[in-house]
Amino acid sequence: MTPAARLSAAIEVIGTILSDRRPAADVLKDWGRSHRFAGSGDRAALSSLVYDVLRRRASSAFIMGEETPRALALGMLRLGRGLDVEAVAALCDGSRFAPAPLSGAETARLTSATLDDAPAHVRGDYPEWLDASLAAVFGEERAAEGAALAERAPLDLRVNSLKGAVDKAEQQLAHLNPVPGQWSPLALRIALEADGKAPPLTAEPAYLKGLVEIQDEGSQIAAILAAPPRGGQVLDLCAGGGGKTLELAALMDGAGQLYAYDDDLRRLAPIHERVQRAGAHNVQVRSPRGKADVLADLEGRMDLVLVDAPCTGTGTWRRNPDAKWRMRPGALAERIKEQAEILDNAARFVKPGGRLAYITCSLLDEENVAQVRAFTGRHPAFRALPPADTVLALGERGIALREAAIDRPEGLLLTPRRTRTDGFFVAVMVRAAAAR
Ligand SMILES: C[S@@+](CC[C@H](N)C(=O)[O-])C[C@H]1O[C@@H](n2cnc3c(N)ncnc32)[C@H](O)[C@@H]1O
Repeated sequence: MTPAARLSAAIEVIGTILSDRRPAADVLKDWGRSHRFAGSGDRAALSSLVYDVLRRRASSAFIMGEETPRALALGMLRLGRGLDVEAVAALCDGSRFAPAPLSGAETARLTSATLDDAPAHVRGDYPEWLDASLAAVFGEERAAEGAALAERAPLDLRVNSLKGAVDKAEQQLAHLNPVPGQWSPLALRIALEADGKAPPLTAEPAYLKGLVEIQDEGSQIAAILAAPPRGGQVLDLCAGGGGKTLELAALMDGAGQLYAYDDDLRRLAPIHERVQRAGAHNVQVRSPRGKADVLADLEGRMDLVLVDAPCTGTGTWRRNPDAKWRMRPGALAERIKEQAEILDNAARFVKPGGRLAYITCSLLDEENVAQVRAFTGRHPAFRALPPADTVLALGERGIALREAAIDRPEGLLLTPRRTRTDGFFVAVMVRAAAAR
């Protein structure tokens, strides 16, 4: 397919996403099935165009003065890909399979429209209903934070220290030009190709042998700040597919006992194979079994309980731009309720003097600071550790991290704009030691 034909296809796919209100991934999959002639390069380029349009949906509509699929695509080429009006016109030449030529109005807008007078939610490309929540966290910087969330995310790897050192992984992946992470001593970052495509990392021997995992640097930092004690007893209560479980196991040097649980059996399923691949021998997976309390024997025994809570995922919009427009106020309310329930459940496993780490990939105070305050209000035996203490788990880098991030008494907030990671909130609470 020519670049112009790919653009036409992107306009068509965006049209279906908007009219049918369907997830972008599903619509792209359907398009692939009904256009068998398209090769993998075409499909990758198409999906990159579509996701880039979704990243900048509000700002593209603003500069083009309308929200048609075509306007969104043209606006994105200008704002997201930096094409000038001549370059856009060259793609829209009206030839077979190409979009129709630019109208006079489109040419004028692509030439001179700006975002100068746009409201924050447009400059920041996020849903208007979230403006008050984001203003509460970022104030006047909310548009800039939103704009950073509209960029593409790099590919971050975590080196599995159970299998080898960072320099070994760097050597094995030298052809991908990995760069050490800014904060996590375990991180390697790989830049995406110009069209947003990531290299096929999961086919690399280093990945197949468990030397590296795909994990955003913010997620890596969250587990490091939780500081799992080597030789200790740790419960990963919302383990999902095990991203943080594997890191905790490595941070514990394979010593002590790490229990991994998730109340969704299907989400937990990949963990078994991943634990094998990573060589994490101290992990014991506890699968839910109906109404049975499969964690009852862990009550009051854990040095650390990690709650990587279900959340709105507002901090990961770079990776899932479709999600920001699909999110609804009802979903936020539901997540807030779940988080409080999970925290209350987590408390029972923490031994006196033990710690409870609460992590979200959300930017919203409602899910972060307010949850910690409400929890410590309900459970006076717990108090939040100041981030000045928790960042020490990262040594010198921790001090710089705290300066870059948003530092609140309840926890630390990382954002793409501030720390060049996904958005993550990390709070560590300690349970008072038992009275003598
Ligand atoms: C953010 S995801 C976890 C991601 C995972 N820790 C990782 O690093 O790959 C949140 C998880 O919480 C789980 N969850 C939701 N409600 C739960 C509950 N009441 N108890 C335990 N897990 C729950 C979800 O199934 C989901 O897998």
